[in-house]
Amino acid sequence: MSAPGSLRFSTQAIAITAEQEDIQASGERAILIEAAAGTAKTTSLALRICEVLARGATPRRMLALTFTPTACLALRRALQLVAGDSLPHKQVRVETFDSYAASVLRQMEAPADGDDSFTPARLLHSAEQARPYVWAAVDAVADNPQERHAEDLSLPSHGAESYVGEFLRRTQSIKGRLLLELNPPEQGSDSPDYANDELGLDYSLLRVLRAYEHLRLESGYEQPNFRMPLDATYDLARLLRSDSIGGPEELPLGQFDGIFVDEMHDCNEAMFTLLKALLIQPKVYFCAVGDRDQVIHQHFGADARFMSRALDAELGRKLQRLPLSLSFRYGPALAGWMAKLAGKPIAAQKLRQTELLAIACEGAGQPKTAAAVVGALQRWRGEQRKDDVYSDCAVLLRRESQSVLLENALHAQGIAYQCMGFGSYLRRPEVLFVRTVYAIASGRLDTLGGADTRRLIPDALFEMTQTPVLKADDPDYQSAEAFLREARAAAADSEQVVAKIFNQHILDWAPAQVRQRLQNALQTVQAGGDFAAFLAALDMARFGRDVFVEKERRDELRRHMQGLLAASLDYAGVLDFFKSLQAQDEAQAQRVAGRAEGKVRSNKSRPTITLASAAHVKGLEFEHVLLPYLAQGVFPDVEAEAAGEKNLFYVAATRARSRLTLLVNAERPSPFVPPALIARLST
Ligand SMILES: Nc1ncnc2c1ncn2[C@@H]1O[C@H](COP(=O)(O)OP(=O)(O)OP(=O)(O)O)[C@@H](O)[C@H]1O
Repeated sequence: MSAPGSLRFSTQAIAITAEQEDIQASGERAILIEAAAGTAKTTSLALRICEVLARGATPRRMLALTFTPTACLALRRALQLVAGDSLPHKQVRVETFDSYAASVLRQMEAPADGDDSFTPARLLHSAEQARPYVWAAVDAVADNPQERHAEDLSLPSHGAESYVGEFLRRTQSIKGRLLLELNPPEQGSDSPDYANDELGLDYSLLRVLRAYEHLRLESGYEQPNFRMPLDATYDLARLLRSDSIGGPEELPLGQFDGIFVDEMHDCNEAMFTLLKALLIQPKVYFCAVGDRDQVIHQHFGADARFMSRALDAELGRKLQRLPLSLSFRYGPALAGWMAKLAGKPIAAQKLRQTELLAIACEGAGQPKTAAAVVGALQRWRGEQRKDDVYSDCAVLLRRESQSVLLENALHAQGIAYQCMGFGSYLRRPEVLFVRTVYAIASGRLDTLGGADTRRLIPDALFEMTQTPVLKADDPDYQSAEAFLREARAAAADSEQVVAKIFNQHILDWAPAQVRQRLQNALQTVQAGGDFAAFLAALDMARFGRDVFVEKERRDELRRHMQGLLAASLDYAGVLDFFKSLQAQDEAQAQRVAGRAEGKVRSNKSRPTITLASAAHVKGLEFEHVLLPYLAQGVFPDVEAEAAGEKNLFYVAATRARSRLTLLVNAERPSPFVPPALIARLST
């Protein structure tokens, strides 16, 4: 491009700064911007994309890559903000690395004309779906007569509780780092020494991983049996590293004139391998932005090395490094605190102010955190004096399960909320399951929820009870999916269908010990037992162990049950609570129907608060951010790696524009909260 001062693209939306102009107009082909949160990295990347477009680039030959769908959303919003309808920016491909990799692999996997035997890779979305493959891999290792180090193997006994979750978690990082591909042993020479010394891995884990990958890729990279999220990135990176291809040109990677990366700090070795292949043509424009203090995906192998000086050598390009010095999002007080936390200079626009409030919770005479959150939101609403204020508020959580009591409190006050990055606990399968069984046991089908909730119930019933969806020889349905599709639609239409599925299908075909517990629970209610007795008869902890493979997920189930019990105390009983949820469903359905018929003037939905895990809002911002449960041991989480926790807190706090409210456990405050704020704690 040409020298600064000769911009082809200009925006009316913001007055761009000299630093932004330098980025937009730079004559260099490869640029890297490392700057703090809120300093306009994404906006400046959007300006650069628009400048390249304004100079005549074909939008479809521009590819912008990120790690998460939220980061894609943030970049799309920034493009829309700066360009509006003045450029065809919607045709620019904005994708996650994984969806881009999947699209390349799909082209390679497409069947030859007339090949009827082709079955596309099964896409797995949860650890539960991967469970049979993991155990098959363990069996394959145990039964391998050619194993040369059998005495060094320590394999889990079949069904061992935490094995599958732990295996999948650890292998994500091995794959993200391409650990096996970067340190390949001689063919067939896996050994305990190689595993320990070269890879830093346990030998048994290495052997099971090899067996699992063999199951996944039996017929070669081109025809995998199944893929988990991020496996597409891994498979494509592995292919690019292998000797089986002469070079990246042999793969259908696409022809691009511009490659742009937002949140470069999330890059891992597998993503970097793709990036390098895309940048093989020296003429391709490249611009990447990131902030190494926002690395929160270490468990996928994210590596700040890809932001460092070493990147030039690794890419074989001289990168121009350009600064962005001031936060546009938050003011000097928050910038000062974040600078101390991150240990680097962070400055902010002087005119911008972000109010820092700290509220004491959970101690004697202090409110519970959930009540304090509701109070802080209501106060904000009172101060703003306009209707739509809640849509710009976000409550950011260290972990999703913290939503339970907050959801109860918001629901009780009639404050609408939306969950981002996770589903409301009230729609999780275990909650829908107990709600359904309790409604049936009590003869109160009217508490099952509106059509949208009832549509989810058949899947929840089958998943939780591990009941086969089809009898092997059922002539009416071609597949379990076809049956479920029909069941969902019928359940949405009528609550009687839900009862029928439960009585005629689940109670008949569930595994014997599940049927027994269901019968116990039904009898408990018929004998006058309350909701707590009903849950005890069901033995929900056992459902957790049988259904979910990750410890975290089982703990979550326990908290969800506690949440239901707590909510039931605020109402005359849990059925009243369920009934109130039903009323909310119906009100929402009416609003949607009213909008469809044009009866509601605004096309905005009812303003809702965003409830999100902090990790899911990276790249976004809100006028008012609330951070609850700031307690020692909770945030930072004692079991998590310290640097990742600090980065996560930095990400969460820097989402705020006008106000950041901290809900602090006054007796055990989080060490992230500075002493000056603790001294000013209010109730
Ligand atoms: N020149 C400008 N004038 C005013 N506001 C601006 C300008 N440039 C960007 N902004 C605004 O600053 C805010 C932060 O920008 P942006 O989201 O691009 O920051 P970021 O560095 O990508 O943040 P993060 O690291 O948190 O993802 C946004 O509201 C954006 O619209």
